[in-house]
Amino acid sequence: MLGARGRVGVEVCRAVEAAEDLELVAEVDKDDPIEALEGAEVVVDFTHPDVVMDNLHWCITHGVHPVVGTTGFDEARLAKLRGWLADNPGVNALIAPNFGIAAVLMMHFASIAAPYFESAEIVELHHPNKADAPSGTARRTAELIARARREAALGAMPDATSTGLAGARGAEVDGVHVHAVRLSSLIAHQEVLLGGEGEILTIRHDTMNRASFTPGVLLGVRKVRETPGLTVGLEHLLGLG
Ligand SMILES: NC(=O)C1=CN([C@@H]2O[C@H](COP(=O)(O)OP(=O)(O)OC[C@H]3O[C@@H](n4cnc5c(N)ncnc54)[C@H](OP(=O)(O)O)[C@@H]3O)[C@@H](O)[C@H]2O)C=CC1
Ligand SMILES: O=C(O)C1=N[C@H](C(=O)O)C[C@H](O)C1
Repeated sequence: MLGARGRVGVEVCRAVEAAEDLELVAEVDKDDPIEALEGAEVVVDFTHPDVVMDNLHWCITHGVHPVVGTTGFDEARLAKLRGWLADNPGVNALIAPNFGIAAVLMMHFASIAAPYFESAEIVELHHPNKADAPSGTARRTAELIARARREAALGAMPDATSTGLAGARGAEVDGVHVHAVRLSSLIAHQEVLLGGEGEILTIRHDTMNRASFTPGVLLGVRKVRETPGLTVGLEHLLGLG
């Protein structure tokens, strides 16, 4: 486990130790030697967007399959990762912006609904210690909504805004506006708002504790060795991809 003393890392270590078919080889956190992971078949990474690429390079060049929850992946990073995997055949990688099963379903439902509404916006709400904004989940949801809209040949969303304060309309991801709230007491939450003719559909997901990520992580750990190449999104292991 990389990021073993982090908020999610401690939960993953607990879940692996409780699983009869898995063995926790090493718990590595900041400033611990990564070589402690040698001999592991799979490495789970919940660290920080600034360090995850170095971690992945170590894993892939040492023949270890990474299962990654850390956020911060864009197309450039994914392309680099695909190159490393091509140079190291037999090593696979799973990257999931969200390991919560309900969160994966929320994203899936949003992409199914998107073609039926002229407007779509995302509000993500997280604890104030979160490293990145917007969240990986929000970015991924926006990409899925944008893809569904393109496939349905929908045009731009209605928005007549021409003046105002910078940032008031949030960040744009693939043409979808994303608003990030950081508030004490929150964990991880998201609302997808879909607006049509006299109707609004809201799809909401709430993370109530960080143990909620562990069933998805363990599924990834069990499946990554037999899932060739790079897989982005837990939905592919749930038959939804
Ligand atoms: N995909 C998913 O389902 C989820 C993804 N996440 C993502 O996972 C990441 C971690 O989240 P969270 O657990 O809340 O963060 P935390 O900051 O609580 O945990 C990260 C841990 O990694 C440690 N760390 C930093 N650098 C290294 C390194 N080079 N090697 C090993 N360990 C290191 C940190 O140490 P230190 O504190 O000393 O810097 C810390 O203990 C974030 O990107 C977050 O967005 C979170 C929840 C679910
Ligand atoms: O940092 C977090 O806490 C979370 N990060 C992931 C993200 O950025 O989407 C998943 C979840 O939202 C919790």
